Amino acid sequence: MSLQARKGSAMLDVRGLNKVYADRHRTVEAVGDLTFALRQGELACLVGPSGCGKTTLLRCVAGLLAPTAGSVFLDGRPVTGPPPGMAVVFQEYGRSLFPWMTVRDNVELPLKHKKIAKGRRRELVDRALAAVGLPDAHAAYPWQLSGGMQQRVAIARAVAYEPQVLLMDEPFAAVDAQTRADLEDLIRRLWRELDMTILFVTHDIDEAVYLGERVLILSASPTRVQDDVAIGLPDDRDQLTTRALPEFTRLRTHVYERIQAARLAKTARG
Ligand SMILES: Nc1ncnc2c1ncn2[C@@H]1O[C@H](COP(=O)(O)OP(=O)(O)OP(=O)(O)O)[C@@H](O)[C@H]1O
Repeated sequence: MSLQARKGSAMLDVRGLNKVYADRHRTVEAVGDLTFALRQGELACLVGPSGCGKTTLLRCVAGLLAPTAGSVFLDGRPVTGPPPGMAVVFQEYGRSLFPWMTVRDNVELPLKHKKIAKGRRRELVDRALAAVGLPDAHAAYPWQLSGGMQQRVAIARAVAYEPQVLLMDEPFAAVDAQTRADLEDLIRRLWRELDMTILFVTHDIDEAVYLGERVLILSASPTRVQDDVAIGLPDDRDQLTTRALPEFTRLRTHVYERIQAARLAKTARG
């Protein structure tokens, strides 16, 4: 199917997802009933109150955790385990890179699992490291790099894999504000250049509005989609001018109010 024809169809389709954690001592319904779809090439952010089930949802979407009910489809195919078309970037870059491997080996490892030929692997790794602004870091070890640089390596590893869908679970929560702003711009640039579909989970309302074309607001646990807000900001975003726009302020206020409403509803329910 041509890219144009696929633009309208769902790349990621989450239907009636439900996840209950149960053991002998307690039962927690983390994800209530979740349905949403992302078109090919869309960048959507997911925000919700603390503990509402964002990580659980992302792990189900990534095929790392089996849902109790419902289904996830990647490009029309059901997800029953980690699919080759998905890559995930986690918050804890320190634990996601192998310290005994160089940057190049870390980025290359998933490509070996994908059985990509050596020459092509080298090309993909070089291109990904250049894209994240680390063209000369291939021989370094992760522990020789700053936190922000390590997260760039984790992003390079995901991007080199050429995923159809990139899932990101609060990837910038552990870096300083300036690095975070740089990494946000990096994600928007890579998204536009590489035409990926991205689902980006964050606590940070400003970050969700700045990054997304859409912000999905989750209710408190057991979570469901409470709101789906279209972000009509200009495509060319800039940390200073975009965040100073009246429309940016309006959107962040709206998202904030909806999250507060979700939290209060939870408190009222007890
Ligand atoms: N392995 C598990 N076993 C039992 N309960 C769990 C497990 N993982 C998460 N939970 C529960 O599921 C609910 C949702 O947790 P989850 O980590 O998915 O939320 P979150 O929105 O990502 O949290 P945060 O905002 O703090 O990052 C919580 O009540 C949590 O205690």
